[in-house]
Amino acid sequence: MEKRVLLGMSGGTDSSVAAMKLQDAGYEVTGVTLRLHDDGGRDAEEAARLADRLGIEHFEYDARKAFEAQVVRYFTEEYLTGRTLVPCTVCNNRLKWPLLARLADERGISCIATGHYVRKVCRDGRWYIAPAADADKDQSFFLWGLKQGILKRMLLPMGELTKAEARAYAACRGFQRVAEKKDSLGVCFCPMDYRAFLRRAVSPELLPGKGVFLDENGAFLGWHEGYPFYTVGQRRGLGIHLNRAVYVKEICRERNEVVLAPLASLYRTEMWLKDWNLVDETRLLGCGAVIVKIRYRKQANRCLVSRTDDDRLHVRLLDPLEAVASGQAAAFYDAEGLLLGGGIIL
Ligand SMILES: Nc1ncnc2c1ncn2[C@@H]1O[C@H](COP(=O)(O)OP(=O)(O)OP(=O)(O)O)[C@@H](O)[C@H]1O
Repeated sequence: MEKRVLLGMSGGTDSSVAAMKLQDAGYEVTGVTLRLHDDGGRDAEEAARLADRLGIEHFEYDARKAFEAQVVRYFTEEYLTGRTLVPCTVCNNRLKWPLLARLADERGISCIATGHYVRKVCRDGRWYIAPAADADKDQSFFLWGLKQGILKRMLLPMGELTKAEARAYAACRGFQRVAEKKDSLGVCFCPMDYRAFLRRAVSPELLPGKGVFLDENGAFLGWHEGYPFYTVGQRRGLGIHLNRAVYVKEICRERNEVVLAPLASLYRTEMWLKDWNLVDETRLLGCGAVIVKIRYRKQANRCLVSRTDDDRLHVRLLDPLEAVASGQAAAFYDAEGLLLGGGIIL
């Protein structure tokens, strides 16, 4: 078997340890750092230094235009239509993995890898993403859109490790800096706060200006800063003080209104998905024991999924779920934890 792999190297702990693990497994590793946004090229420098020490080939690829068009613009447009997007889902499924595959093809390399904390398994001839051994780090939620062509050539060296083990491994190999790197936080192009990013990235005339908070009966509660700065399910940072806990229930773009309500009003028993991708429909549609997640962490609800006449997925939530935000992703898992697919919430 040919043992060459193209590894996405971000300069962080995980992809650095992934490079070492792939080498241990006998692979000839080529590293690529995708320049996704303007970070001054620091990630690439870090990755190049590490590649040099490991004796592996490394190159940088400028993907800023594609990232801007497919991820950043999509992200801002979704917020401007009152929807909430998970950019990491879009980036992984539409940009990062397909681009790794293309760059590997151009170099005649058959395998592609990242430092994602996930595993993969084959069932009845099809590949599925499976959760990582480290449940706290599991990143399967972001990868539901990958097709078989990509899944079958993926190598996932971090899937069996915990983060603590990854750090210990780097330290033991003499890569102290790699071992001690901080975890990356949130979305890479706006790590702290998407609202500050929107203010920077969107020209002021496209932002709607102040609007009103209403209660569920349409009564005025106060003023807000414009609907794009709010997310369904949000409680903190509303800038309004009532004598009860309230959450964003609905966003009405046309009228620049944000409806606030108690948590109990945010529960939904069904939702619809577009742009879906399933590994094997027969293992999901109409099947019992399917779990749906709409958040990266700490949420798993039972559901029944069917296909509608207009080619959407209808998800009946057997356990009602709160804060279902339009534009976010939903990922399906079976009882064993295998990722069956997912889609974008309408
Ligand atoms: N700019 C990039 N260029 C190439 N590959 C990347 C880049 N950013 C992320 N990746 C790949 O995707 C994986 C997951 O990235 P993500 O940012 O979600 O995780 P992370 O935990 O910060 O990873 P790391 O510790 O390797 O930075 C990384 O381990 C890496 O293999």
